[in-house]
Order: sequence, then C-alpha cells, then structure tokens
Amino acid sequence: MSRNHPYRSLQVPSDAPFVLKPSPGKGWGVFATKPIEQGAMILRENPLFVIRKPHEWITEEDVWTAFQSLLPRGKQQFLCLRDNASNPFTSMSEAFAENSFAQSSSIHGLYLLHSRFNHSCLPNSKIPTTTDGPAIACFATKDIAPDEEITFCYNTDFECRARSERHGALRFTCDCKACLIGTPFQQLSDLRRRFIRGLQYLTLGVDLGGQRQDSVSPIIIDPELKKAAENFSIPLSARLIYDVLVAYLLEEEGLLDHFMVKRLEPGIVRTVASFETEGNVEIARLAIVQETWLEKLCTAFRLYGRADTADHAVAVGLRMLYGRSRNP
Ligand SMILES: C[S@@+](CC[C@H](N)C(=O)[O-])C[C@H]1O[C@@H](n2cnc3c(N)ncnc32)[C@H](O)[C@@H]1O
Repeated sequence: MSRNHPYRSLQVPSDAPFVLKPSPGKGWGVFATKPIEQGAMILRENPLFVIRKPHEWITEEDVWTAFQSLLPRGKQQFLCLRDNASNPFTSMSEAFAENSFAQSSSIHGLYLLHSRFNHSCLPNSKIPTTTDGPAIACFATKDIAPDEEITFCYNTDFECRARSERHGALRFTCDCKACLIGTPFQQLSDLRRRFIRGLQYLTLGVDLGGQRQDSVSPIIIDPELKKAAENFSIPLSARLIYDVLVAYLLEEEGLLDHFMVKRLEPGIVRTVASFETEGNVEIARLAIVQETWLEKLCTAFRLYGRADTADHAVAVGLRMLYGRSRNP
C-alpha cells in the first residue's frame, strides 16, 4: 500500500538527513537516515503559503484562494496531504489546520514536511519559536541514531502536564516512555511535571496560560504560600532554589535541551544578581558556577530559609512589572 502513497511525491531536500515512511500506529513519520548530532539543524522549510488571520477566523475560502495562487507543482504538493497518511482531507481548511504552524497569532503557514513529524512527550527534536521570517527550522535536541524516528512535542507547556492532561489535549494516545502507563518512569514523570508546574506557580504567581489556579485541581494547596506566590513575596533564596530545581527536574525528565537552558538561564542569572546580603551573594554565585544541575541545586539549598535585604525591593519590583498590587 505504501509503495504508491502520495507522500512519496512530497519533495524532500536531497541533503535531508531523513526519509518519510510509515510509523506503526501513527500514520507516516520522519526517520533519520544517518546519525544526527544534538544541536544540528534537521530541516529548514519555507511555507507553501501563509494566511494572515487568527487561526479561528480562517475559512475554507481563505485556503482555497491561497491554493489557487500556487503554481501547479505547489498545488500537486498540497493535494498529496492525507489525514494522518490515510484518506484525503474532507476540506481544504481541515488540511490547512492539520499541516500549519503559527508564525504569530495572526500569521499561519502551511509546512508540508514539518507536518510529517509525529509527536512525542520525550522528543528528540524541537522547533524553537522564532520571529525572523516565514521559514521554520527543526533542530536535534538529542543525538539521533540512523533509523530512529524524529519527533517533536506538539504543545509548548507539556513539561508541566501529566499524562492524562497531555492526552486530553492531543486527541491521540502517545506511547512514549513518559506515557507508558504503570511504569516507574511514567509515575515519576507525572510527579516531576506536576512539581515543575507548582514551582513555576511559586515563582511566577500564575498557572499555565497566565491564569490564577482554580480550586478544582489546585497546584499550591497551602493558602498562605499561594498568596505569597501571587503577591511575589517569595524570597530570593526560595526563588533561586525553585528555578534550579525546575532545571534539575527537566534534566531528569530528559527535557533539558539547549533551547530550554537558554530559556531558563536569564531568569536564574537575574535572581543570582539580585541578592544583596553578603553570605547569600557568595552562596548564589557559588551555586551558579557548579558543573552539574544537581551540584547547583545542592549548593543553592544552602540558602534555604535565609532572608535577603533585597527581598522587599524584588517583590515590589515584580509587582510593578506584572501590574499587580499587594492586595489584588
Ligand atoms: C501533523 S500529523 C503527523 C504526521 C502524520 N502521522 C501523517 O502521517 O501525516 C499529526 C497526526 O499524526 C498522528 N500522530 C502524531 N504523533 C502521534 C503519536 N505519538 N502517536 C499516535 N499518533 C500520532 C495523529 O493522528 C496526529 O493527529
């Protein structure tokens, strides 16, 4: 069946380190043809076309108009697309929705090849968010062996979501190591991801999507601690410990790739630079230069329970930055 499959006509760059082929239980997928080193770019791709509208406003007519403007080769490529490799899509807008990526909230592009990558909650590649033009690129976040499937994570907040929440959002059942139910890794994974979510609440004062936590499934159960987090009254020493603990938990989970480190590091560096009390400054600086995240964490823990003369100013600054008063 797969010999004449339309995906065989999708144009893959001749130097691409992968092929498209069936991935059991997942339609088709993307598989490495040679070793790919962590950090290497796997694919850079321009969109076949873009539609400049918020996702929910895109109509059948918008996609049809964009399709009509394509050259015959582009039209042929679009018509190769199949609903998870099996049947043709029932509408143009469905094909667009399933094969597009957002460049911003109001610009969406159709990417023929990036849309062939399957999802994993423990992926080996990532499409970092960029704002520099219509092309998107995917990079290896781990060393990838020949014939290994190349996957990325479809959602940006899955490092904070337990298995059941992830599957609710995905609408299919992922079978990665973090999803294989009943295994010690899966149980630990759920705990780690929920722990990360709680630690982020403590430092940011909000839950995922910028929301205050609801009472149905509270992350922070202690009302005093929750209030302190929402008022940005968490002391600097705790902030540093929480931030480094998040990095360590992500590393244990297998999600601390270099993009994640780049995202976390500025906040950690800012926290270290904010300490004023002499002994604290020394410990914070010592923590940050340690070789491993576990060593950084163990050193940062020496700050546990210590107040700092900068605590009040930091809380006031954060409240101003995030536009909240002490008693919201
Ligand atoms: C953008 S497509 C990915 C490529 C698709 N497999 C194909 O053959 O065209 C997304 C769809 O692939 C399937 N898929 C992706 N990752 C999966 C996974 N980990 N397990 C099962 N199905 C998956 C789901 O049906 C999903 O809606």
